[in-house]
Amino acid sequence: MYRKFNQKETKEKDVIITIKRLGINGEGIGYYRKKIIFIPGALPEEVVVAKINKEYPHYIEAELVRIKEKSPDRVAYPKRVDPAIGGLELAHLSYDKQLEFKRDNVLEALKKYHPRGFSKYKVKKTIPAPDAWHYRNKAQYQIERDHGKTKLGLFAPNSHQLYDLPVMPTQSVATQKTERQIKELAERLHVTIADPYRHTDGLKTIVVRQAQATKEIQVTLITVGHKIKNLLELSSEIMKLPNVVSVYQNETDWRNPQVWGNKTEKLAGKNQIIDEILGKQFALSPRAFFQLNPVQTATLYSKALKFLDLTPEDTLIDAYSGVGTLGILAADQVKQVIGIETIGEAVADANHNVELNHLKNANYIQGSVEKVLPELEQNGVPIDALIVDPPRTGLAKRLIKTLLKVKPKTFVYISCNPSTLAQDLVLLSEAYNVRLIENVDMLPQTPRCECVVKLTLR
Ligand SMILES: C[S@@+](CC[C@H](N)C(=O)[O-])C[C@H]1O[C@@H](n2cnc3c(N)ncnc32)[C@H](O)[C@@H]1O
Repeated sequence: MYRKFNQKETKEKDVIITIKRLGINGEGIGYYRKKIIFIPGALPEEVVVAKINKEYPHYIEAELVRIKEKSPDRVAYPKRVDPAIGGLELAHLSYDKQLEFKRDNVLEALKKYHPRGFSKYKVKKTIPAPDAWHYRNKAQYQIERDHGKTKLGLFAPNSHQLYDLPVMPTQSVATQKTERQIKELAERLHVTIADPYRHTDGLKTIVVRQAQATKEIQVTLITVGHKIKNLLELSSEIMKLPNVVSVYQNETDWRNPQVWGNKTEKLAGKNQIIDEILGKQFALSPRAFFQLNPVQTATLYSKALKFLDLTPEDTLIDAYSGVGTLGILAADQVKQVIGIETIGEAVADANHNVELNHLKNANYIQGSVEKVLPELEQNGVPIDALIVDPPRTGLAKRLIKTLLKVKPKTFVYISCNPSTLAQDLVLLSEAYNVRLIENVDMLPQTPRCECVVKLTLR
């Protein structure tokens, strides 16, 4: 939480700040010489000593040095974890206050963009996760060799410094254990590790995902380049680890700023792992999106389905459908489901999942929602009910325009970003009433929110 050990003290830049509130990323916010100052790790009402790192025309970035007056909501930070690692931005705040913070984030975004009638929206209390630790079912760790020592872990935010991770307290025990076993195997088999400084080929990232219901584990080895020394031997050894049923290679290159590249190839075992939500089965390929907290996923999806108020005559559009989770869960209640998703592997998984669950009334289409939804309408498909679950960027303006024309009678918006949600509601509230917003805490210890919104035609 405090100053990084290798940073030099520059006393003259240390300032004393009273923290007023938390920012959307969980940082403490105060004021210094009439400018807003962001101090990660500081809490509201605390008086802290901070070191100014960077000053911009409208704000200042600083680092927490010492707490002079402590908040009663401060809790002990997890032991043996470097605070420089991302993903634990709220771990120093009591869990009750984390839940309040997530609700406040939604209220603040509504206040900022003020969609029609926003002050009357019912924004319910955040639903807590039954377990605020060890909930993440997928680990995506980088691997590097540094002065003859292999490091496996996460980068500090906005940095190229890799932290070797003996423990990550939000990650499930099994995924972490498998990650470290793979690291040991890679060392023992002398698998070439990619070098980010010299841009050489090799193993770069190890992804481990576990299905909660079946315990099956899928491993993806992300490599720079295709032919990596001893990768196939590594894959055979990984298959012998407990619960591992599937090993893939995903290939990237140094020009790609994303972690994942475009080519994915199976090295050993099954094509997919199978998970279960609310009694339905879902096969998952390595690239397919799946929520990270399986227990809360069931809560989130139950809310979404309840908010939809479906009837047996409805055609439901599952937009941004991933592996078809929401549409498949709703299929028994409607006449037909049409899903739309850009990633080909996820669409293939979704259609496979339709068969896996013995459904005859659901079909998933590859394409962007902005393009496919107007085409469906033009082809005379009745769009009675709609569920949208977009990425953080929210809905494209072009899509909102189509929705305001098509006007599905019942509509649920699942959002992982209150800011884009509030902006989209400004436009959608021209035709829709916002009945209810409910936050489900999918990612405890982080500032991330996930909310479900019930919209009905005016
Ligand atoms: C937040 S995930 C939701 C997935 C799914 N509803 C679930 O709960 O598992 C968003 C999904 O939208 C897909 N996606 C992103 N942009 C899209 C677009 N313009 N049109 C269709 N799908 C898109 C992503 O590939 C991803 O699978």
